[in-house]
Amino acid sequence: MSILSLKNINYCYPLENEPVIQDVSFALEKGKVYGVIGENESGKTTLCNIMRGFIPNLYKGTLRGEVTFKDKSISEYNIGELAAHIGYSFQNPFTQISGVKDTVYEEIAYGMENLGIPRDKMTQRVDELIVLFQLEKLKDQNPFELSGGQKQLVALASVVALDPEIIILDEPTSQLDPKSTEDIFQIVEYLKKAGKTIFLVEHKVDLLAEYCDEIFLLYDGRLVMQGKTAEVLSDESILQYRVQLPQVTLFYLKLVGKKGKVPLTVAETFKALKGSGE
Ligand SMILES: Nc1ncnc2c1ncn2[C@@H]1O[C@H](COP(=O)(O)OP(=O)(O)OP(=O)(O)O)[C@@H](O)[C@H]1O
Repeated sequence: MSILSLKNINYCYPLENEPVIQDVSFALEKGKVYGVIGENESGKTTLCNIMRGFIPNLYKGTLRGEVTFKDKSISEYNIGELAAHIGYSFQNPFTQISGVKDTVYEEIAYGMENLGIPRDKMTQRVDELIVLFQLEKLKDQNPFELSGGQKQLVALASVVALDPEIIILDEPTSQLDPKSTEDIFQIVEYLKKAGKTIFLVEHKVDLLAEYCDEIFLLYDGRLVMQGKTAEVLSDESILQYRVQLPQVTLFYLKLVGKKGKVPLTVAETFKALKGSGE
């Protein structure tokens, strides 16, 4: 069942003549993880802003088409109300830190406070998130004194705290080291198991290959490819859109060619090569 859908979306920023999103349509199903790839400036962040209702509420310009959340146009929800349904972790975590809370612990609780969630429920939830995001050592620190990567984790924890049905993550690992990046993907897996729908903008295709159900490929504001992860990320034709295939997939295609099911992960490659006798 579709939880959020976009139909024939076109968008032009104010005072610009060229649309940056062109005729994009798709439907997200509950409980699935969608990986979104595309070269710089292909329109990924703009698309996130449209899905969250920031366009046209905060950014003006010309938006055509229809965004529907649970069978109702998102224009019928107010922007604050949508925050409880559609979480959005921004590409730059600095802009997400509230600036009014002195500790990481309070920062994570802040959104819940605004929604009027009872104190005991709020404390229990923050405690859980501190453990899930491994923020135990940072919980009493000022959010502004954290590194970029730590801010990114806190910003994401604050979004998850509101328990939204859809979570949009715009390059959530851009400032994280490899171990913390893996941790974020584990959290994505955990959120998927909890029934959340995840829209994950990310350049690291090796990890998308392991964790996503479907991949969307944007190029010049158009959705040029959309499908099951195994189909999109094994298709060499995506290289023309300036994105990569997983490293192991490239290796396999060079060694064996497009025979049988093309592997996307280390485990799949190992199995495929053992089977082929290479
Ligand atoms: N506020 C704005 N006003 C005018 N044009 C904008 C604005 N924000 C983005 N753009 C333009 O819209 C296009 C898409 O940008 P967007 O940030 O959505 O792409 P992206 O795929 O998220 O890029 P990146 O990977 O670099 O973050 C770009 O050409 C960009 O210059």
